[in-house]
Amino acid sequence: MAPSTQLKPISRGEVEKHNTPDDLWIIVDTIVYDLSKFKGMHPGGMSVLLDPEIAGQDATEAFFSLHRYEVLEKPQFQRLRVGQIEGERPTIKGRIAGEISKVPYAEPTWLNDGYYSPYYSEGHRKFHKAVRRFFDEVVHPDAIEREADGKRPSQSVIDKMTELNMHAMRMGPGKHLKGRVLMNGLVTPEEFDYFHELIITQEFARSSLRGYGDGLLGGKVIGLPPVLNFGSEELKNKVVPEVLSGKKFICLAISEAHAGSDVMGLQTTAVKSEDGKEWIINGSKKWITNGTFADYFTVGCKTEDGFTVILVERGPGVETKPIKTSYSPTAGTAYITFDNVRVPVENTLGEEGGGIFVMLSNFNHERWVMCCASARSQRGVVEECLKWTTQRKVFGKPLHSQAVIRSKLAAMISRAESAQNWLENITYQMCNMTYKQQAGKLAGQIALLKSYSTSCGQDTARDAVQIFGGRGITQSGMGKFIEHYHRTIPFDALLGGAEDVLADLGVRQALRAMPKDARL
Ligand code: HEM
Repeated sequence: MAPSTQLKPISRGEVEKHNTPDDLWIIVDTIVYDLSKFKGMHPGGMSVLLDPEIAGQDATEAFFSLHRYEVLEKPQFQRLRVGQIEGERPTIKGRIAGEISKVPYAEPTWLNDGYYSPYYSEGHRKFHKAVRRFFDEVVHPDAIEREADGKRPSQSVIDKMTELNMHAMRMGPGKHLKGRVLMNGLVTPEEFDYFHELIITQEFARSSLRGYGDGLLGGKVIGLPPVLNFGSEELKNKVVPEVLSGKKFICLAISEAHAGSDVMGLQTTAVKSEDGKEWIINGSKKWITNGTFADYFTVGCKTEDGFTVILVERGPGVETKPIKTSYSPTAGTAYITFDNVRVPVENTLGEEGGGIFVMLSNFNHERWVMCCASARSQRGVVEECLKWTTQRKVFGKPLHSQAVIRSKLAAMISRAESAQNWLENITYQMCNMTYKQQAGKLAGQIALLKSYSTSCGQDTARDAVQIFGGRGITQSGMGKFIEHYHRTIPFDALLGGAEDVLADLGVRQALRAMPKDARL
């Protein structure tokens, strides 16, 4: 809110005199608002404002049980301010860009004063501070607008991320960072580790909304690794700089209406041309994140030798259509058709027929990224619920005076904490293992964590709706983040592998590692 010192000092006695329909003042958090003209436009109606306990009175408590803080920050409502109670200052705060929340459990432990963590260095802390400010100030406002209007994330945001080399950092540690200045030099490419990447992903999840979160180049996070790890030098030299500079967009096109997790059931075909120089691709893909605006498609195809991954550039024969899902079109979710699309054989990623290996090598990192986001976004729900149950009064007491509500809070806090702590343990292992070791030792753990974390998220979404009541299913007002989370949590639970499939994968990996001589 603008500095209150500019406002005229007014006594409470003076405010009390303005209590009629044509001359209507109220106080919210020491600021005096003149609602005489606004009352007819008030979305909550006129009568509530004319109540003798509201008109000319301090309406702070009533206000905060019905409105989010950001209502007061909107310019059209700031213009209603006529003064400030003399000798008093506002005490209530909304979300302040870049700040650490003081609400218990609203932040992972390592960010809270007086707590310790073995995983994060001073460097990580400085990095976190800069990343939070960036996401709060640059990404958050765009997320709100684009989630609502459904347009793809603004190029200005993508360009600002490029300046910090954020697109490259979101691909994790590795050779692609070499020679780049990261976050204005806060971390060197050699120092950059999975905890830096975790910080980026979690801050992104905290500041963003679900459809926008995928729209802001989620397709690149899963679609570029096959190019980075399996593309020819020539292909990499062309595609990687275009994508990491945010000038071109890439997506991963595997799933089809015919087959999802069952990659061997895919029906898109790639057949060699007579001269053997080109692939000719035919088929369709469904639910492809960023597909509507992608320039490149990392496509899983059925070939003579089995399953092959091929990079396709948008051109003749490639058509993309938006699919309406329960989150915003800003994600660019597409149905894609390939009609006799000709692609140079040099665009093959990995071995012909070796597509499964290309995909499997992608899964661990992709799922770990999803775990980071899932653990962070459910923590946001915990914060919303702790605030709401404190400010909402029922039978004259805060909502959290009900034991049943506290029991729900206990469950959601425990879920958020356990998901984060398991995640940090796995991340530490990743920092100390080669990519190959990770594939062997962590595939099962990551699959189990993803399954666990999103099922925690689904339980927390359900509990939060119960706590918020009707507001939890309303897209504006107090419960808007709960409604959004509850509507979009199934995306977390499906993308990168459905919960049951991943849980089973985790157990099968464990059973494979059972010592032959183990007995009760
Ligand atoms: C500065 C003064 C006020 C402004 C600018 C304001 C603005 C708004 C806005 C924008 C909404 C739509 C819901 C939202 O977006 O959150 C709303 C709803 C509402 N307002 Fe106010 N309001 C003010 C004061 C009050 C006061 C003092 C009361 C009295 C109790 C009140 C009662 C309500 C009610 C009952 C609703 C409907 C809530 C719902 O649908 O859940 N408002 N107000």
